Amino acid sequence: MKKKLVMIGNGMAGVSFVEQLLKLNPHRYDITIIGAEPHPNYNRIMLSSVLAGDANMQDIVLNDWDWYRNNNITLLAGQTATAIDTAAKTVTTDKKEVVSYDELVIASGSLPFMLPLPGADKEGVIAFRDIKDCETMIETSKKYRKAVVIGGGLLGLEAARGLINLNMEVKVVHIHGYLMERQLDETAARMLQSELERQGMQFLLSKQSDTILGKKRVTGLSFKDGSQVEADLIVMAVGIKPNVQLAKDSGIEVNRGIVVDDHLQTSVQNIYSVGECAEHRGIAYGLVAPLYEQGAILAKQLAGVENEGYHGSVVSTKLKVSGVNVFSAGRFTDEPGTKALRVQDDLDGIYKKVVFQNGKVVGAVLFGDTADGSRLFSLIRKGEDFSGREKEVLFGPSGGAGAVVSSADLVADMSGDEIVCGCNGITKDTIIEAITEQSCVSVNEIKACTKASGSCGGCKPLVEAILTSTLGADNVKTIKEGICGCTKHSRDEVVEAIKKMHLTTTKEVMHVMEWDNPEGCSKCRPALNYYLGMAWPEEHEDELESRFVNERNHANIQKDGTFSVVPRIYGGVTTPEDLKKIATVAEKYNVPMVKFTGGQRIDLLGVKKEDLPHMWRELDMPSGYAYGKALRTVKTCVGNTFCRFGTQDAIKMGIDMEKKFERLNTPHKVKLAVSGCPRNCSEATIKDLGVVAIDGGWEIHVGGNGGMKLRAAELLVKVKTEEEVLEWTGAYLQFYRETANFAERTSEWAGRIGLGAIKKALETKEDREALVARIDKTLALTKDPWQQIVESDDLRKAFDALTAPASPEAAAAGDAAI
Ligand SMILES: Cc1cc2nc3c(=O)[nH]c(=O)nc-3n(C[C@H](O)[C@H](O)[C@H](O)COP(=O)(O)OP(=O)(O)OC[C@H]3O[C@@H](n4cnc5c(N)ncnc54)[C@H](O)[C@@H]3O)c2cc1C
Ligand SMILES: NC(=O)c1ccc[n+]([C@@H]2O[C@H](COP(=O)([O-])OP(=O)(O)OC[C@H]3O[C@@H](n4cnc5c(N)ncnc54)[C@H](O)[C@@H]3O)[C@@H](O)[C@H]2O)c1
Ligand code: SF4
Ligand code: FES
Repeated sequence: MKKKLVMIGNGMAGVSFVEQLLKLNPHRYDITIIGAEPHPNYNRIMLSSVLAGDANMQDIVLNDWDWYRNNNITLLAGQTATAIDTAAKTVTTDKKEVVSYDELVIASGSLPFMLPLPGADKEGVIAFRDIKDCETMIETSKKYRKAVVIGGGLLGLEAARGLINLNMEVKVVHIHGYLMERQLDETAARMLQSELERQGMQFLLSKQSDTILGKKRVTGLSFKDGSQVEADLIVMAVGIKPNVQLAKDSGIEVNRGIVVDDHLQTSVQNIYSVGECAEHRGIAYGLVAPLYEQGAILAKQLAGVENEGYHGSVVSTKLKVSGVNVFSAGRFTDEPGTKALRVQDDLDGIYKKVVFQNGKVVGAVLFGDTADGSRLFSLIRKGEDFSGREKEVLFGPSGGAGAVVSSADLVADMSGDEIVCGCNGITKDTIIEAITEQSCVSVNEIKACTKASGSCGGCKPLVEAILTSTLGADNVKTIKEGICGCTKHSRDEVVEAIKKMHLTTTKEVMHVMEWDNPEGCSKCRPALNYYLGMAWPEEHEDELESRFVNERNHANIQKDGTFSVVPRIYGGVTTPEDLKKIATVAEKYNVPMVKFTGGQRIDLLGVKKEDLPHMWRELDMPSGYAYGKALRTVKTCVGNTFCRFGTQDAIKMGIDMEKKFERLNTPHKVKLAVSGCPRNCSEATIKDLGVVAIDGGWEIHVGGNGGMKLRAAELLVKVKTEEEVLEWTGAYLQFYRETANFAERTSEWAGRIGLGAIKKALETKEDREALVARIDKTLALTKDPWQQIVESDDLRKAFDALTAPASPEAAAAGDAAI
């Protein structure tokens, strides 16, 4: 005779526990699940995506009706458990069913906290917790315009974003002075607020709601300070409270949640609790990852498998609002005894804060760039001691190598049963199984098989790393993501179509590939223009109108609407003649500033657009392409020509490289450097490609970046001769041109595909020569843009006709309008 297992609650935590139990011991119990909602188990997290229009109700079903049938589970859907008789070991439902149990699990989740405001019972006042709430919002948006969301936490902001997508005007009322104070510090919260305001959200901060106005249906909300706002819909998202009433009425010990021990056992024998309703060591969690961890332990417990018990969880969160990257984990506030490392970049809207206690990472907040989220979370969980080298956590060893632990290292360190995708409770083993047994070769396929990465998306880098480590980089299909909102086609599909169908214009690509937006946008048009030029250097005519404003003008627009002129100075070596020319032109055209750049050349700043062609004619020097996604500079040290430490001629090497690769269009800007000895005075190891002389040869380092996302280059190869340096450089640059996404720096690309893949692609001389042949073909066709404009009346007229944007803002708006 099988034992009877009854579970109250058919939600995410409970059903995940049952799934684990069935894996461990499928025949041990007759299982009955009582679920108040009339649905099979669904992904509550994804309700935000449904509301935002990114998923539909079918997409979010986790276990369909068949799953219950196939596993012989009796599901009492649409029934609420109303009483537990702990002596008779029975549960009674509102439909008067009485179910007896040997083991009972209470997984009743939480209830949304509804502010007890006068008028809170009016029509149009709802929470955001289940399918019904979601449907109500969608229906309301068809008739009404004005929505007010009370609560500027995770749920409130995701609700607000969804309502904006439903064309509602949304005001978020928040009691605190800044948003998401439970997850963010003030700096990150302010950055988040401006981004969300840009998306159309309005905020009323430090506001205490007082009364909900209206007769039968809500018409507004008034505040304690006397002000009020209009509202056709009010969504309360002010937190949750564990759903404990039934347990309490049945004599089970309840505090904030149902009190459980390390084996998820309540105060009553044979009754367990899991999920948001449970309180373990004083904590009732409100995110799924810890609930899945609880479920895994409870499954072992009830399957009779020895287990270590549940010891609590560290949590991390990610806001699911498209276009916003926010991550928070652990103890992120400044408390006595903690020290924080902060990086803030207002230009790119990036903020990173890592909190340490006794040298260990205990919390983190990231805004704008959340790529380090998984790594930081892992460091918090592992508790590794960084005493004295805390900065390595953000800047890497030697202060420049990027994050200390790569995603690859991280997954290599994970045990098979460790959860990789917190939102869906998917372990590393399950992902490996999907790859090896279900032949998944892309993150999207893994998502379809396992749901990993399908909710908040935060685990994508880890899933990708598991995929790469299991299959090898060459066998991984890159993630299929539309290159922009105008199309569902991924970068790879677009490039393949361009090559296979011999497409040569952006219009043709958009037409043949059925772009949703036939005009394209500022994201896809420059990308297509680049891919076309890369694939068909001879046939494709560069489409100036698809280029960014600086590239259209062949000059960088400055803060005040003027431009800059940067002639090429090969390897940073100039001559008195060139200097005289530059001085003469600078004087003649009243150039307000003449400045040396970080790339060892001279920048003439503050130039009027109409002077540009005259200045370039009189300079008679090649363009330095300081404005383009192209080869920028080759920085050199003096090498053995003058330096007593130098082992090789760094200057000649640098000049030869710059002369060979100048004018080359690349997915993003490319900077090179050459150092004459390992002292590396030209900082070659933070360049897209850096060459460092060693005794009897050269080292070639690749994928470095000295800018915002600091990354040390990795050693690609050691070679003996200058010819070999040029061959490897050409092959590497062409491989980057052919495989990177448009606007992806080599550092991001190399980090994404891995050094191993690059080495492999360049391994044989035959492969390198083929790549070099292709880059040479492209290089042979390049022409200096200023020389052309100066020499051709038509081009000169076309340049004159380009209206100069009045300011960088206007320039950006111009780019948006491409
Ligand atoms: C819109 C939204 C977005 C979210 N996004 C995220 C996110 O991105 N990341 C994250 O980690 N978490 C997120 N959460 C929180 C997450 O959904 C919850 O932590 C999780 O669903 C809790 O699981 P649970 O099984 O404990 O409770 P629930 O999923 O609430 O399941 C409990 C079930 O029990 C039923 N029940 C209750 N009492 C009874 C009874 N007496 N008889 C029968 N049935 C009963 C309820 O109807 C419910 O179906 C989000 C929540 C919402 C609402
Ligand atoms: N992306 C995610 O991880 C995600 C998304 C949605 C929901 N959730 C989870 O769902 C649960 C519910 O989310 P939540 O955002 O409601 O909870 P929360 O407790 O995280 O945030 C509630 C917010 O409401 C504010 N608030 C409280 N009283 C208020 C009042 N009277 N007026 C205005 N603001 C008030 C609080 O200051 C707080 O910031 C949480 O457990 C949350 O973690 C997670
Ligand atoms: S890198 Fe070496 S060769 Fe070049 S300047 Fe520095 S010390 Fe001299
Ligand atoms: S952790 Fe959110 S989707 Fe995987």
